Amino acid sequence: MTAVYHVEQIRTLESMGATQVGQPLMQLAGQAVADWVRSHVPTGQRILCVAGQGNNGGDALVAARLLKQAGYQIDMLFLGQVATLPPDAQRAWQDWQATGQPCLTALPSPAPSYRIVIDGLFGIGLNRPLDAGWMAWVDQLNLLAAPKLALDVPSGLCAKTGAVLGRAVHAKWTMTFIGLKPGLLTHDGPDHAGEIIMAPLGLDAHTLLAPAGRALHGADVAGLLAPRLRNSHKGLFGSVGVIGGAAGMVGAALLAGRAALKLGAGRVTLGLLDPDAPRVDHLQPELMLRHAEDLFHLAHLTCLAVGPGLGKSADAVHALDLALRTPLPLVLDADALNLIADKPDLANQLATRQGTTVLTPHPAEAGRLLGWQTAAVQADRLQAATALAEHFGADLVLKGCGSICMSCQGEWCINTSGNPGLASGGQGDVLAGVVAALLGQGLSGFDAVQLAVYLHGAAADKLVTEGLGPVGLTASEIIDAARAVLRGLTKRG
Ligand SMILES: NC(=O)C1=CN([C@@H]2O[C@H](COP(=O)(O)OP(=O)(O)OC[C@H]3O[C@@H](n4cnc5c(N)ncnc54)[C@H](OP(=O)(O)O)[C@@H]3O)[C@@H](O)[C@H]2O)[C@@H](O)CC1
Ligand SMILES: Nc1ncnc2c1ncn2[C@@H]1O[C@H](COP(=O)(O)OP(=O)(O)O)[C@@H](O)[C@H]1O
Ligand SMILES: [K+]
Repeated sequence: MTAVYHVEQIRTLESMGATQVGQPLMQLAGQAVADWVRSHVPTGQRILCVAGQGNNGGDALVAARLLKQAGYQIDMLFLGQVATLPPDAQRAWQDWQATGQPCLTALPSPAPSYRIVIDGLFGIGLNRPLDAGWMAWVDQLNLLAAPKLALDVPSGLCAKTGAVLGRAVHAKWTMTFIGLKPGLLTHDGPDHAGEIIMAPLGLDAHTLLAPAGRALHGADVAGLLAPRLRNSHKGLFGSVGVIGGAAGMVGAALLAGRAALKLGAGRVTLGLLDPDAPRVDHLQPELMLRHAEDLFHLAHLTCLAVGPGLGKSADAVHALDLALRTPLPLVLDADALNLIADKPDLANQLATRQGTTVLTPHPAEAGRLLGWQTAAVQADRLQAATALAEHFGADLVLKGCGSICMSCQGEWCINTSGNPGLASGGQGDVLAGVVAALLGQGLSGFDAVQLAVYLHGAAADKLVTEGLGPVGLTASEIIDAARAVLRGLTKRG
């Protein structure tokens, strides 16, 4: 379990920790940076250290001094005002001055060939969008060919939300202090942070403060599904129904159904809305294809996924209404969510239903459900996911880069698997089918959503590692890869 802390909690930890470790944390931060650089960059190389006007800049100043002492050529670009530096950073500036080395206020022209750039412009103190002047600095840094090591957070990235506030440094690595921040993991965070290196600064944050959330890794979901007994039968693994597949969108329901089947559901029946829908899936003849209404007459169903290719017809509304009235665990995706956003009576039914419900909105669907613009959802994904869970009392995933899994109780984690290979039509249908398969196998809503989201992303990562995609990865390919990843995550019997 990798803990994630809100920025305010990091501030609390900072004040608790200063007494615990008995040294200024900035010294430890600078030391951690210098140690990392020394183990990755040969001594004597030229390094650019950039410091801004807060304690993030102080970290860079400490690191610069230690690296200078260790024999590196350091260009120290200081973009703060000495008079207004916070006390620890002020001390770091004085210590740098004592080395007799200059502080640059502009990049040398032409820019030297640096081995690495250390970015200490802004950290968790960034509190508003960068103005044109600061954006120009970030642009200049990004234009340098050298890889960037961001301190704590890539400058310009909001540590809370992962939104770029005007412009942000594209780091190859981010050394983050004390604990992970949500913004490193979701939205624009992963693209800007690169590889994350944790520097706890001698603090055992966990023992000081309960984290707000977690980063979701394979280890967190390994073993959620128990190994199957030899004396098993299909009735033990759920009978999943998928409702959707209106005219022109039958494929969406097929994808969800195939995913449910290959991720272990005992039986899968599709309830298709298209009156001319095929009666058999020739690629996956194990699937049972029926009309949507028929599903409500099947006594054996243990779980329903509603939405893939559902459309918004009167028949779709009727089917959704019936589904919400069943006590079955439900997965609601795509147009099921859009209909709920449109129709207050359906929304009310959802908010008051007793059974397990898992919502799988992408940001636009989440925005419709909340009455927010999509951009507002993306501007604070964690807040949007929290608001959805509170409003509907459902477990959910807010999809996209760094998908947020949120329980109906407000427990959350941010997924670390996945890549842009998933940004293509049909991938959400597959995810809905995987969630349904796992609900059918008896997992709780929140466990099912975490395992499904992790598997879905890890399947895409597996394919990319094997040389497929990310451009052109198809949802169909993800299904088989997810099955293979699940095998590795299931407890051995
Ligand atoms: N917490 C910890 O445990 C530890 C923290 N440490 C380090 O401290 C960092 C946090 O330091 P910090 O609070 O001084 O904030 P930081 O990110 O340097 O920048 C704030 C400065 O920028 C300014 N400013 C803000 N937005 C702006 C904008 N858009 N455009 C222009 N200016 C803007 C803001 O000024 P304002 O104008 O808001 O008064 C302020 O001057 C943290 O990330 C980590 O690196 C480590 O030393 C050890 C452990
Ligand atoms: N850049 C990305 N990184 C990680 N996961 C992604 C990315 N883009 C899309 N995904 C995932 O792919 C799926 C796409 O779902 P959705 O947008 O509903 O697709 P569709 O409606 O076409 O089936 C979601 O699970 C989402 O989290
Ligand atoms: K930074």
